[in-house]
Amino acid sequence: MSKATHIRIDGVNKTFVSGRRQVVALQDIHLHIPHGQFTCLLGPSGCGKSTLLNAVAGFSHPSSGRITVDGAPVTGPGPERGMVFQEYALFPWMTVERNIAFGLEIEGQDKERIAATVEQLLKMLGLIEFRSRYPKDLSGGMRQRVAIARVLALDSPVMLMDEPFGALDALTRRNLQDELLRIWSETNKTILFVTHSIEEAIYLADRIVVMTYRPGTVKRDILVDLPRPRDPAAPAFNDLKRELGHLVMEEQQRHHQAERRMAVVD
Ligand SMILES: Nc1ncnc2c1ncn2[C@@H]1O[C@H](COP(=O)(O)OP(=O)(O)OP(=O)(O)O)[C@@H](O)[C@H]1O
Repeated sequence: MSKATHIRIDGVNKTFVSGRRQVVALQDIHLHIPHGQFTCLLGPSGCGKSTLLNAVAGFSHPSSGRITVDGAPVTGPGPERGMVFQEYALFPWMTVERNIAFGLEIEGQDKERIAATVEQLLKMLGLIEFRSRYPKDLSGGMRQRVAIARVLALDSPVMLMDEPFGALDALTRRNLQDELLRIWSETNKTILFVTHSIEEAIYLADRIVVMTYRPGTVKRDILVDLPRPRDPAAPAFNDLKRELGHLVMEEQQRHHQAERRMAVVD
């Protein structure tokens, strides 16, 4: 069982400089994500969702501000934070089970313990029959299951997920969303999940943080108290979908306006 882990993001700013252009990707972000919360970062392309997630992961550093996990400042990647990307970051030369075991082997765990963990994860994610296959012989959905299993193998109390289901068809996506919710309820992990799908955010999250387009700020921070399993056809689901639709659309329009301005400048 993972230990209780919370994330604090205090006054985080991030500016990218490329040539003469400066892009303020994040501006004055404050978020406290308590232990076990499933939080979605929602917003159109370019509003800084990945930048914020990468900063929490420790892959890139904020220009200013502070991020802590359980009070410890994030200075780089760490084992208490597992990351799942949209593109299945698997080793193509390893079978499914070797891919899942890899991180544990690096940690130097003993063989029996690794085998037991891998077995449990193969079962949990419906991968038993695929254990000896290579990633190229799997569907997108199966590859993403393996990517999730790899992160779960390390038992990080925090899971950071960057549009993990973005490349999947609707049915596979719903299937994996359900599996993720099951795993989350069984493991009590703290999840920070990036998506630009409003429906996905409402289906999954305890809390939805809507971000603005450039500079990326917190536009709205909404607690979702709909009972689970959530029904996308329910009136309350649709009310929230409409509300979020307006918020995201405003930012989408700002994105389009900015693109048109840039086209004129260029
Ligand atoms: N390395 C970089 N150098 C310069 N600008 C960057 C860099 N990374 C991101 N940006 C800019 O920062 C802004 C935020 O980008 P980010 O990728 O975080 O947005 P996002 O909301 O995750 O979008 P998407 O859904 O398309 O991934 C964008 O305007 C992007 O062009």
